[in-house]
Amino acid sequence: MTRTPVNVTVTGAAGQIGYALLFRIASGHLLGPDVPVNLRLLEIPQGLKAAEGTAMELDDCAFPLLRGIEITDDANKAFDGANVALLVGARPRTKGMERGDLLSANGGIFKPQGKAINDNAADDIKVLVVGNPANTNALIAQAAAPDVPAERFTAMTRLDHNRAISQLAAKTGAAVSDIKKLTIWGNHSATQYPDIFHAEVAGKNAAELVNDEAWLADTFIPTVAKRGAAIIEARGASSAASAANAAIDHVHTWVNGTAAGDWTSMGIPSDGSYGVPEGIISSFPVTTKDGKYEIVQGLDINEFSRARIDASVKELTEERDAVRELGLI
Ligand SMILES: NC(=O)C1=CN([C@@H]2O[C@H](COP(=O)(O)OP(=O)(O)OC[C@H]3O[C@@H](n4cnc5c(N)ncnc54)[C@H](O)[C@@H]3O)[C@@H](O)[C@H]2O)C=CC1
Ligand SMILES: O=C([O-])CC(=O)C(=O)O
Repeated sequence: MTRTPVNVTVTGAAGQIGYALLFRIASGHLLGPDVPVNLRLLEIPQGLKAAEGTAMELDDCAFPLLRGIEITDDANKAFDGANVALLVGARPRTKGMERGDLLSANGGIFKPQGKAINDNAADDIKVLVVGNPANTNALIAQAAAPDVPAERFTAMTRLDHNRAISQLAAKTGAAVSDIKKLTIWGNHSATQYPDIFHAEVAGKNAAELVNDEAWLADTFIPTVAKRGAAIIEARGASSAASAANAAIDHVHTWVNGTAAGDWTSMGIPSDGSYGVPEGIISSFPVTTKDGKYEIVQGLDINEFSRARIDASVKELTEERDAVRELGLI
């Protein structure tokens, strides 16, 4: 039986993450090896020509699962019938720009895109916001889409999750596949909290195995939280292939489920769990099944973790208040 193609919309398609992302979507890594896709690429007018070049390359790969590519600068067209939307295009922070300016510039992108999703997307739309500040951009888009269930708007902290797994594997000499139940809490920013207190390394509790709170506080957490800046410093450009890989992982896990005995991290609208104010888009430990996610409940949060979760959540509530004042939500 031939399956109906899934419509996947990617914004900022001509950017560096877009270039690393589109080929993997088209080859089946986003949704699965038997799921055909239609790609819809949204760009600003100046980005259309480069997006067309990428589309030519996609054609040249002759991907069996790729059923069509449409390129547009019209958000209503780009999200028409979209089942999955990857919101990558954003306004980067430039020199001298205050946080308020950045939030306001991104409001000009994510508010209309949220409305276009509201008015045009398929009923089962799932949205992942990658463009920074990802959590608050997701909140802006969600607020502009009142007819879409709020939980369909998510923000990417999977890159942080993957970075933390890699650092913990290196520290313990374990294989990355031996690391389970790691959690990123809070914002995709330097305040995020990568939590290993419930993580397992080959079945053993990670925090007990490491048994080194100084390493945790002074090396592990800052290395993970500031990894984006370290990549920019080393590469002269921000993370692109690893960000695209994390976007693939995020959606793949959301659609296809977490493995038994493991969970992942996603930025999702808080339901008030773990004292995180309802409504803000914060990263939590989640399990996924049948295209839905659930926050892992009942974890014991020690003082070390509590202070760090609270600090990141405070930043998120401040961002929410700032975009509220700007009339963006
Ligand atoms: N959540 C996360 O873990 C990560 C987030 N990021 C963020 O992802 C975003 C994209 O990164 P790159 O691809 O490296 O940037 P880039 O600058 O290479 O590409 C961005 C693209 O978005 C397009 N764009 C701008 N406004 C648009 C709009 N209104 N509609 C459609 N397209 C639009 C631009 O023309 C450009 O082609 C940035 O905000 C970056 O900070 C990057 C790495 C990790
Ligand atoms: O800071 C950036 O633009 C890139 C980013 O989010 C990351 O690498 O985590």
